This record gives sequence, structure tokens and C-alpha cells, in this order.
Amino acid sequence: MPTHQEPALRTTGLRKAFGEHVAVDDIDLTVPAGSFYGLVGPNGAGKTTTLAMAVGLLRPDAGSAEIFGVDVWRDTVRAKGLIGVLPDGNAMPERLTGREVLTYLGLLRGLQPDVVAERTEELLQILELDSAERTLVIEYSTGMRKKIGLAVALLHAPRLLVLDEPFEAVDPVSAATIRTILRRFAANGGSVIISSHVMALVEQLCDHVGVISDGRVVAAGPLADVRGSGTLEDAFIDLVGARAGGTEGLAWLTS
Ligand SMILES: Nc1ncnc2c1ncn2[C@@H]1O[C@H](COP(=O)(O)OP(=O)(O)OP(=O)(O)O)[C@@H](O)[C@H]1O
Repeated sequence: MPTHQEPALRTTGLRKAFGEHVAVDDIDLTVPAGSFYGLVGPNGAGKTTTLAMAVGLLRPDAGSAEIFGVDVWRDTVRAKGLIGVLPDGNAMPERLTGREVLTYLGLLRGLQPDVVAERTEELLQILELDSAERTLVIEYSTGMRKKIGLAVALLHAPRLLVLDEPFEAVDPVSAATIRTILRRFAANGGSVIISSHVMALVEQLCDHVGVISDGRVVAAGPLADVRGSGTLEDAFIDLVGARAGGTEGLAWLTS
């Protein structure tokens, strides 16, 4: 049986190659139960691939992932019951309204119809999707898709939320609402993993950070340890290699 001492997520030796290209190479990560964990890294570092393998969406070539001690690839149904996932790309039934999506997925997850109806109403309202009552998901903007994806992740009140870029394309008011929801969730004992490029946001929300570069973990642990005495952004640039370009080349642009 999983216990409360088990980490929310533990990955061991996760690896994935696409053809010749090794996208994720031997990733060991431990996300303590009750933590708010930020996964950061440059474009193409392997964050999405790592998270997809960790939550049972993409089969690893090697390694394992456990959610609260439950092996994701051996006991997938039980592991998935413990997590709410906002995946990258966020595939969902396109020809349904937001309310229909939540109702359909809520019932599919075995929630009682009255519980589904109540939670759906609240989620649509708090995420300001209720006005789009007759809009099909296929017509949603990118930010609206993020919000309905987040609602889907929250619906069954999971113990761990795994959210790939939850704030991307979301307007500032909605972002503030999402921050509040996630903080409340974490304050009540929930565990959260987000991937993000926005260091200030990660610094504000997260108590633990993992930095991935070129498919490998280059730093991980409590925020204060990874950040050191500077900002997370400084630490990040040091860790992934300062390669800030832009001062040379493009002569045609400035002539
Ligand atoms: N389905 C795929 N087929 C081939 N290559 C892939 C596939 N998915 C990811 N990759 C490659 O794997 C590497 C890691 O990609 P991934 O999307 O995990 O990075 P990321 O850290 O999430 O990037 P970003 O911050 O830009 O979203 C990249 O080089 C990417 O091109």
C-alpha cells in the first residue's frame, strides 16, 4: 500500500529516444509529497517528454516512475487515479462544450452524477468558462483550452497535479485565479508539479525545483538550494550554460 511518506513522484533512470535523438537520458527525480515542484529547462530540454512518461502517457525506453509508490507502468489504472494531468497539447473531445467535456470525463472516472454536476458548475464559474456555454472545445482559444484542461485535471480531486505549462497563453486575471487554486490545493496537502519557462513564477509558487538540460537533470532540490544566493533565473542561466545571443549577427536588422 502507498503511504504518505512515499514521494508524490519518483522517477528512476527514465529514458526516451526518438530515432537517433535521445530526448530524455537517465532522469532521476523525487518530488516530495506535499511539495509544489517546478520543472524548468530550455526549449527542447525534455520536460514534456519526462512528464508524459511520468504520468503514463508515453512509454519510456528504460526506467520507471512511481506515483505515491504506485508503479505507473505496472499499475497504470491505480496510478492514474491518484493524479490530475494537464498534458502538453491537451487532446480532449473537441466536439463537446466545456460543460459536456467535464460531465463526460467526470462520469467516466466513476464520480456520482450529482458530484460531477456540482463540480462542473463550480469549475466553469471559477475559471470563467461558463459564458462559453455553447462553445465547442474546437472553437476555444489556446488560453481557454488550458483552462478547460486544468478543470479536467482537478475534477476528481487528485492527490497530485501534473501540469505542463499551465500558465502558457492564459490571461493575467485567469493566471491569478489558477495560482490561487493551486496554492489552496497545495496548502491543503495536495502535491503539484508544473513545468514553466517563467522563472519568477516558479520562484513565487514552488518550494522545490528541478532543472533539466539536454535530457538530463542538472540540479534538483529545495528552491533555496537550487537558487543559491541569486535569483532562480541567474542560477538557471549558469546551470544551462550562458548562451544569451543577440549581440552579434543580424547586421541587416540594425543597419
Ligand atoms: N514525438 C516526438 N518525435 C520526435 N522528437 C520529439 C518528439 N517529442 C519530443 N521530441 C524531441 O525531444 C526533445 C525534448 O522535447 P520536449 O518537448 O520534451 O522538450 P521541452 O523541454 O518540453 O521543450 P519546450 O520547453 O520547448 O516545450 C526535443 O529535441 C524534441 O524535438
